[in-house]
Amino acid sequence: MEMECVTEFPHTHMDRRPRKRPRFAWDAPQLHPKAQPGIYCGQEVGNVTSHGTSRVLSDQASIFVKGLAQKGSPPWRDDDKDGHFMFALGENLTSRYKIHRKIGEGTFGQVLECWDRETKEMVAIKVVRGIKKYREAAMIEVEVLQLLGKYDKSGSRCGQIRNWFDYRNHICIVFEMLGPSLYDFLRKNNYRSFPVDLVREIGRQLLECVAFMHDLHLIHTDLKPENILFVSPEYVKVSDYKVTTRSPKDGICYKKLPRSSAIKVIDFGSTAFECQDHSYIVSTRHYRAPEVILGLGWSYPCDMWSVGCILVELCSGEALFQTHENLEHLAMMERVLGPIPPHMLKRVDRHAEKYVRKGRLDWPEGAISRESIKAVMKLPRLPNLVMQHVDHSAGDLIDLLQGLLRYDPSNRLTAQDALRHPFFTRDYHSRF
Ligand SMILES: Nc1ncnc2c1ncn2[C@@H]1O[C@H](COP(=O)(O)OP(=O)(O)OP(=O)(O)O)[C@@H](O)[C@H]1O
Repeated sequence: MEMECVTEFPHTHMDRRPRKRPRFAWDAPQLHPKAQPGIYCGQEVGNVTSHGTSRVLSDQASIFVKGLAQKGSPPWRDDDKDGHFMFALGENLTSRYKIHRKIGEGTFGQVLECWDRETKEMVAIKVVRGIKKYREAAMIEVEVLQLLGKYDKSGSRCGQIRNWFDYRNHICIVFEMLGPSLYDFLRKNNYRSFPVDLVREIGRQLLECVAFMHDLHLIHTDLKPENILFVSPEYVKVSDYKVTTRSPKDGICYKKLPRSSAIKVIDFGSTAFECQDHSYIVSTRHYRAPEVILGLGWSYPCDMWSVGCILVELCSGEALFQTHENLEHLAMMERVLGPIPPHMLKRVDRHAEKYVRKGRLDWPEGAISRESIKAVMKLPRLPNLVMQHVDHSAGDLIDLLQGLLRYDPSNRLTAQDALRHPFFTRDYHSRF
């Protein structure tokens, strides 16, 4: 097998993919976090209260300004219209952290790669939007991260918090620097699937993280390939004989594989405590469980559904349920997994009543267009989908996925059950 080693995975740069959907979790009232915004956690935060001359910059958040890498704080700038922090590459965030580049953007704010002058290492700093509801959510994330850090002593499962502070009305959370997300990797690889042995290693670590969180009575609620990061950016290029397109240079086509399968889960901004009210909508659309859509209330099993969707996506290269609409989403589930149990359809809440007629899903009658019906029709049944992409261990994988994607949350596999499944315990001589 031809192989070329590369040390840096090209980072995503503000990838604005259409499939990303805002979550609705923050539209519903949240419990008050124990930690309060506005408390500095003891580190030097530099110029926190300085209100220098207001300088309105262009819409672009990152503008390169030469000669700003001095020790002081940058000039005061207004936030952009969405409450995002405005900065210039090369300048300081606080006097401790120097901004290198922007590596991500999400609902909550921006993630900046920064040089930590104190520890002499790169860190990822999430600079949260300066808006009350995001500040409050960020404080819940800090609380969850601290709890996870307390029990995950080896720091092997969840992205580790290093520090946090409140700077110019922005909660800043400092994380260890990790590599690209699973989604970044798939995208840069032209959505080519991962080998099943790699899917197994990722699945195992993901389930260990979920089991660990569930043991602590925490529900992540937003598991998706964007929130699972490879620890290292290193990858290897291997020749890929499956694809038909060839590299014009040498006639051989390559696909990238991570050098190490080690992953960590990030983004605990939507994590719910078991005791909270679980009726509001959670999860990013494609990974949302049926009980959430049907308004039946949700708990730990909603994470397991997301894990099922993620594993299918890693095997096939593409999101399983590519939809933005509830009825179409439910119809896609029925196409791939069979009919939704009548006892679940009977209990739907008043928002979901319109998707049910005479005790069954109102499909295809309720479809909004012929295209929508076609999109549902072209989906294969789960076993066929897996067999199209997986060359060995397909039987075990199908069985595992059928357990993770059970409609009734009370029958769905738990994280501990899943870890004991033959897909993980059988000796497959994995090369990852
Ligand atoms: N520790 C890290 N190391 C490297 N990159 C990171 C790290 N944390 C976050 N990122 C990058 O920043 C992106 C956004 O981070 P995160 O998901 O925490 O933000 P968010 O605002 O909560 O996003 P969302 O809209 O999904 O809730 C990630 O998808 C990832 O690409």
